[in-house]
Amino acid sequence: MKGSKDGTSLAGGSSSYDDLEYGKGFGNHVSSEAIKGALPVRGNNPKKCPLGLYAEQISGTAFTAPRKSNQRSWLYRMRPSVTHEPFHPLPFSNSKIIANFGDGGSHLVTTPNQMRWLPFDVPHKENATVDFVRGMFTMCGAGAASHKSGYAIHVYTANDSMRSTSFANADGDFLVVPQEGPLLLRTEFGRLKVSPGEIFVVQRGIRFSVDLLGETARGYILEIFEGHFSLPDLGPIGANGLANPQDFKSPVAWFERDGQTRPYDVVHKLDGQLFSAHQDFSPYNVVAWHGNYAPYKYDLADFCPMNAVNFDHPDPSIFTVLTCASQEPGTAVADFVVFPPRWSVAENTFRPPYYHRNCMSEFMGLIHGEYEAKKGGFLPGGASLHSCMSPHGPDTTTFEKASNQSEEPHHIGRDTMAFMFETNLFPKLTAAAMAAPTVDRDYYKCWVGLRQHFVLPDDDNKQEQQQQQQGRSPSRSNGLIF
Ligand SMILES: O=C(O)Cc1cc(O)ccc1O
Ligand SMILES: [Fe+2]
Repeated sequence: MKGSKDGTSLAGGSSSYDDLEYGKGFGNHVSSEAIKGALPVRGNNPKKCPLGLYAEQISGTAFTAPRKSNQRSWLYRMRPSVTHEPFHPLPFSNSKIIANFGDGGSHLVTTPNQMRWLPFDVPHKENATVDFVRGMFTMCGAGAASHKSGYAIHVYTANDSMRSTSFANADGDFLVVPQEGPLLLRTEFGRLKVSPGEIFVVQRGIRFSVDLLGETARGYILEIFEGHFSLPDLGPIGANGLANPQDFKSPVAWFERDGQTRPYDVVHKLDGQLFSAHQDFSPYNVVAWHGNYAPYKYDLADFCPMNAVNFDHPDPSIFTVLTCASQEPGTAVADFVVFPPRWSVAENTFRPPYYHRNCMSEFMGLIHGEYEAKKGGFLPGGASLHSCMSPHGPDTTTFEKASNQSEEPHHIGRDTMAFMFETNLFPKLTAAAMAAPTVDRDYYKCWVGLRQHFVLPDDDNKQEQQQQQQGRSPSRSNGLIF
């Protein structure tokens, strides 16, 4: 695979970065050179690397992980990552970003109430300058990064590029869902342009900078403290469909032309704390790399949905894009599920999502358009959380409309993209989430209008009236009157 040494080092200007090259495929072993001949001809760490480069390995799994799950890459760079001044803690980190949900600290809350947030505000630049890292706050999560178990869900709002700040997360992998504002990602592996409607994954330890290609940016992050994302099994669906492997794109090798003299602050997240170290050169100094541990992006428009073509509403697992598997077969630490534009054709079927209580917990967000089960209130840039076993489903308007709908096929909307982070582990909400000014305290009202349509059959009606006249109240069991 080719690489690029185009030296443009900051986002902005006239470039839309639409011409960036990508490698295609999911989980491949890739070789990429920004300068031909930069990769060693044999082996990973020759006595002297080509072009005077340093060899450096980044491991995404234990050295001894089974071959089918082993992930690592070799980077050939101008100077190794170890050349930096000591790390010092960044003060703003403690309260907003959380990576330990285990010990009940940090004012964490579990609630059976259905939660909803209106869109999160992006601060005005005049009030506060926030980049991707400074504008990130944790909504909820479970487990602990230090135990390598569980996950965290964050929201980011930004009005500034990271410029000469680089970020690496030692705690877990980030799956980022931009909702507003196209982004240019500079990473050690090369660059990715990611617009709302696309998602990207940056794995543990990989250094990257997020630059804004618009004025502001907002989005959602699913961080997994254990394992990595994989494509779900397809079972009887066969070899194709849902997210196809060929549609995932990873960067090609690229380095910053002015990188040798460009100072950087490297922000490092470890156990939820942010540390910063200064260095007098760019971390984007990788001339070539090879391996299977590299960031990637995916356009949700490439998702090929499967659905019912005769009757009934299948479970939303049919829309799983990526999964982080747990030890229990078929049960995810976290799934990333989308609700893409599609035809709804099932006959004699209540077509929107059914009413349900799920043993898994469901955090949802909306990228654009409207969501099938909630036409108002659940808005782009907002969120909802239905913790395990908390009842939820379509609002009153949706129910009344869909249960009287014609049998004709209808398109649920060309402009819609909702998503769900579904998890087996109880989400504990942070103070930032509970105290957010955008909490929708009236959310429960969207269901209170659901009327009882059931009427007692005639005989039972008479019996009940008689009993009422005699001053006795009927005892009920399973809807029957005795
Ligand atoms: O709650 C939700 O809106 C998500 C969801 C969608 C669906 O089609 C079926 C079940 C489900 O949890
Ligand atoms: Fe649900």
